Amino acid sequence: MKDIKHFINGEYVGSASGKTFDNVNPANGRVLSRVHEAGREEVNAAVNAARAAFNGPWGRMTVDQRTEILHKVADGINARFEEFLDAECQDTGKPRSLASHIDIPRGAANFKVFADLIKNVPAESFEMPTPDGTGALNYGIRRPKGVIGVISPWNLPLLLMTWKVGPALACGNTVVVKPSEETPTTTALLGEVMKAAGVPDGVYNVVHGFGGNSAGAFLTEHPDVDAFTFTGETGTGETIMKAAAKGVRQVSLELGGKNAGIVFADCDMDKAIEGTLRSVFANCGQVCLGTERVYVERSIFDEFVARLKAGAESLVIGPPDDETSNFGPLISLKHREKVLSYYQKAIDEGATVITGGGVPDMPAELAHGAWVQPTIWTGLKDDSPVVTEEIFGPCCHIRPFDSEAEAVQLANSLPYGLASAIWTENVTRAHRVAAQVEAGIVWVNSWFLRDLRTSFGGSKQSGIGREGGVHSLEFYTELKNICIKL
Ligand SMILES: NC(=O)c1ccc[n+]([C@@H]2O[C@H](COP(=O)([O-])OP(=O)(O)OC[C@H]3O[C@@H](n4cnc5c(N)ncnc54)[C@H](O)[C@@H]3O)[C@@H](O)[C@H]2O)c1
Ligand SMILES: O=C/C=C/C=C(\O)C(=O)O
Repeated sequence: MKDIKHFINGEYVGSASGKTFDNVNPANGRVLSRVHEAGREEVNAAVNAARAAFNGPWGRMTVDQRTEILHKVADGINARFEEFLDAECQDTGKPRSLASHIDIPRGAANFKVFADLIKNVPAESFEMPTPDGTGALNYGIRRPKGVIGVISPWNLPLLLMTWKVGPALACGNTVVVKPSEETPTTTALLGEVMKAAGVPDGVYNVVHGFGGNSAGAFLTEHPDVDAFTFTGETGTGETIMKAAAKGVRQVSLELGGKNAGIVFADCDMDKAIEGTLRSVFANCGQVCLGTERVYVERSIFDEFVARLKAGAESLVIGPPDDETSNFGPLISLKHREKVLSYYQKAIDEGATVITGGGVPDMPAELAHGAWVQPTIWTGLKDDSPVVTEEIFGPCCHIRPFDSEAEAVQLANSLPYGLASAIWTENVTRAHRVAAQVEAGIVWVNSWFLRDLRTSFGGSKQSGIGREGGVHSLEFYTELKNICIKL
């Protein structure tokens, strides 16, 4: 059985405690590997290595030297594309067609984009008058923050981890990454790529383990980490924020959501159906930006529901290596329990189950996988937990609305504010509604269309701060003002 070890100071090392846990393939329930669980000892070693590399070779490199190496990291991911793809698909069960188009290419792009960006961002400067008439010049310079703790989730493991590591390293920081316990493999594999690309030892460190009372907590409690960047559940974000408060460390939090899609009668129905199908069911509904609440103008409600049902029923459920499959399992049987509890709650609360609602029949070799049916409901009250809480599964509730104002009010009615998708061909309405929806990211007539130069993050309980483009550079650097009296 393959062992997955920590990557500390350029070497793969096991845990001193000997503690390991199983990494399971959620498509068939088979154990893929044995993962070492970090104790405080390994987390200390990783943070110390990161500090030494920050004070040493990485910190002393020019921006050109650093960015050249980061381009090699991106090239290294692409050169081992199939290995990354296999690892990601086995850890998550997601279709190869999805991971080969989104997860792995974005893993490489996250290094290239930020390596290029760091070289092209101007600094601010202000001339000022002084009483003696000679004046003064203020200018800003950016310096890396230091050692960054990166804590990432399981839904898009390589993509979401490199989304943080790429800009952190481009800015000259060093990192200690704690990937999700569900999906350790690509984060571990990236250590080999880093080494081969010439990233100095200690710049990229990985410790494996769980959250509370394990590697995640040990990392956030470590006093020598300068800032934390986290993607995951809102409740975990709160815990991390508390830990980061000790020592007044900065946090960037990309958290949960309960995103609304708003479909107006003046939409292009084909586009709205195609986009909503993706936003509800892609990655088995395990995308933070995904839609779980769909509000549809009453005059097209019945047609929309019928067409979304037909689309959901045409999804091909199957394992990653089945090339026809476009719908994989959930991440784990534990997560399936949570999703199925909402499926049951919907029935208990009198929902009309338009399609799905249970577990699909799967062949014997997949019977132990975390499969669920794509599911659509109508008829629930606005305050049902199925409509107000993040399920993170392949499901949505569809509700009719009668006016634009009502649609906006419904979309804004929850404490989350990550993303929204608006479907209308009326350009004035698109601008008007997009400006009113309380969310960090609004798509009009599209979904998950990403330009990495744009801001990314959530409002309300969906997060703190923005990453993406210059916003990432802002988080991963300290801006210093230098005032020169002339
Ligand atoms: N806003 C975004 O950009 C975004 C993107 C993807 C996922 N998400 C959210 O992530 C969630 C799904 O991911 P998940 O279930 O892995 O999230 P999670 O919060 O359970 O875990 C995320 C990471 O935090 C670690 N962790 C857990 N408890 C911790 C603790 N006490 N201290 C330190 N680390 C701890 C976990 O081990 C894991 O590595 C959903 O809520 C989803 O909406 C948000
Ligand atoms: O599941 C959440 C998806 C997040 C996507 C990104 O962070 C991104 O595209 O940069």
